[in-house]
Amino acid sequence: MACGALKFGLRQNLSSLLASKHQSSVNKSRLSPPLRSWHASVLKTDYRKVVDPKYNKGTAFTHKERQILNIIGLYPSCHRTEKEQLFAVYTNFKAHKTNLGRYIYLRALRARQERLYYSFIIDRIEDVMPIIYTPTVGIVCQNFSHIYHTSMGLYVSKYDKGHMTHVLNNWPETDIRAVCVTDGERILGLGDLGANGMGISVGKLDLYTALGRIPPQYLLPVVLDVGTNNQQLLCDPMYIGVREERCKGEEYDELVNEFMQSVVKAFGVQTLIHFEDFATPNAFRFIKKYQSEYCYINDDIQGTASCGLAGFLAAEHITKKPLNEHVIMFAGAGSAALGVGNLLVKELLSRKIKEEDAVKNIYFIDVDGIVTKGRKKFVIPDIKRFAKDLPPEKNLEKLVEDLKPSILLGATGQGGIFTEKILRSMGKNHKHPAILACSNPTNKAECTAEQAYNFTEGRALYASGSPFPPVVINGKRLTPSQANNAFSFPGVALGVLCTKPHTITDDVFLVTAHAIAEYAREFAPNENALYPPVKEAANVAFHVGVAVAKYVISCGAATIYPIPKDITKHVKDYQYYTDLGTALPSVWPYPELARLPLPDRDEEMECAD
Ligand SMILES: NC(=O)c1ccc[n+]([C@@H]2O[C@H](COP(=O)([O-])OP(=O)(O)OC[C@H]3O[C@@H](n4cnc5c(N)ncnc54)[C@H](O)[C@@H]3O)[C@@H](O)[C@H]2O)c1
Ligand SMILES: O=C(O)C[C@H](O)C(=O)O
Ligand SMILES: [Mg+2]
Repeated sequence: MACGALKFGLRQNLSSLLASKHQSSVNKSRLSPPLRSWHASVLKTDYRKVVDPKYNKGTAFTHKERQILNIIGLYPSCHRTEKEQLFAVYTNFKAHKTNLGRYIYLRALRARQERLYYSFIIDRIEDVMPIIYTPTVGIVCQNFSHIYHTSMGLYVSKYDKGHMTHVLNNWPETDIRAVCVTDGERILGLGDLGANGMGISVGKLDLYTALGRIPPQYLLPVVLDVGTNNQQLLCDPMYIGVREERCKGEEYDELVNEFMQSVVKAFGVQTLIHFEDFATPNAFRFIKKYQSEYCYINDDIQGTASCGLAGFLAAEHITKKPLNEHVIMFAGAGSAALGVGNLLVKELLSRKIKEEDAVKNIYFIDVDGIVTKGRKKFVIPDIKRFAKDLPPEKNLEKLVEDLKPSILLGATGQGGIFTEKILRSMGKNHKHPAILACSNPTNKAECTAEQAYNFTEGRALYASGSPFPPVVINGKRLTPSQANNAFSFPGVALGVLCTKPHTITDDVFLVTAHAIAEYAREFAPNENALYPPVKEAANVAFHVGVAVAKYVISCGAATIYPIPKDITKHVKDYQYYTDLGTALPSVWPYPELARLPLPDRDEEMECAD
């Protein structure tokens, strides 16, 4: 009933929006026949350009443009402005009742009309981010082979060993400036999804454009397909990837190495190479191996680190208690948690706090319990600095009760492990306990927003990796924040692409953390919010982009000449605008329309004869 009314409302709005224009455009089209004899050779190629998603304007082609491009009849006779098109897209988007249906609809739009697609996600980021990104992208990856209909990115497989450069050069765009690659081994908290991980590379790069406003033609999503150990996929006749067990050891490392070298050969040394959702031991190994040789980031470690630290800086600001006086507990000791922990120590060291004091109040708990000095084996050697002289203990509830953390960050991929007892204990011991349930997608969150607020009488400073709706407690509406690296990587990429450093240091992520926290404090102040709202995410990315660009330039790592005097303007000028009217001449998609003088009315009638 409500849904029907909504639909009716939308339709009514749309029709009144279109009514007057539509009428005049129909009348005009009757008066102006096609320009049959006009520049026939140009016209032949135009149709291919018109259906190229990069150029296609669909019903936004004016009648005059349709005449010149000889495409009258290929679209219905109405003319829609971009605003009207966006409205129509929104109506269609809402008409799909499942999130997977909405995703598929948006992919089809992207394959038809790229600018309209990006305009839409920019315009409706709060509605669309949960579809093209977590949580829906998780379902997308789980079903990717079944919904596959177009490549969406480049698949480089183990069979391409020895000629990966050639494969990369097969991508139709030549000016590639950033590559997001996954080998699909740890997709969100969903495990090994093999080549189905393409959805993640695509989703991350979509946010480069939607939030960082980085032109999409510079971006290349990649799956490095080295096989999968997911038995369900190996048995699935529709699986799109290499149907073999994962390569490992030397063979795997050689493939990754060849991939890195091939990117540089194909696209240049300053190509940003973004690693996403690699399994944790590999992720840490590759940072060590590639960080000082390539323009390289690992988002799950470094992007998450800056986002996590930004949340901690906000907690410090809200609780008015210095970070080193907080007791900070990490549940999980993988890419995400350890990344945040290491950057937190870097932050504390920068405040002239000694290493032993910096790590004193930071506890790590993994699947085997609290990380202690007595451990025989450390899965990731970096974790050793946090090991404590304590007896082994596996019970998280007991650890929280005994150690009384004021900040608790979960990145375990284990939904619901922050139990009522844990949350009540946090609420009992602290006025404003910070609780970050970072695991994705939604069903992997360590606790929901509702649980965190309910069991702390609404006092928790809560944030989660995937979005949760607002909660009403005692008549007060509490809006949870999203603690997701989407607040960092689009801005980092923007700052990096604008300044072209050869390598990216950890300091860039410290700068990023401060830029996010600063944005939250100064431009989106909200009493108890650890992060700015998602609707501000593009502004956050710009703020981060400018901060990163300034930092890269200030430390002499930029390789652009001349060094811009106005860095903010320099970053802004780099960005992508979907409004064709304001597009730069170099990206104006219909040079014919600019080159050929539009015929005046008499000439037009003459040509038509
Ligand atoms: N919000 C974000 O921006 C963001 C960023 C990166 C990762 N993540 C999410 O974080 C999760 C973990 O990612 P990762 O790359 O660190 O994975 P990972 O596999 O490297 O780490 C998981 C860690 O959790 C530990 N663990 C498992 N069960 C546990 C339990 N019951 N109690 C305590 N510890 C337990 C494991 O021992 C391991 O240390 C995933 O769900 C991922 O989607 C979120
Ligand atoms: O993809 C996300 O939403 C965040 C993060 O990179 C993850 O792996 O969970
Ligand atoms: Mg990730």
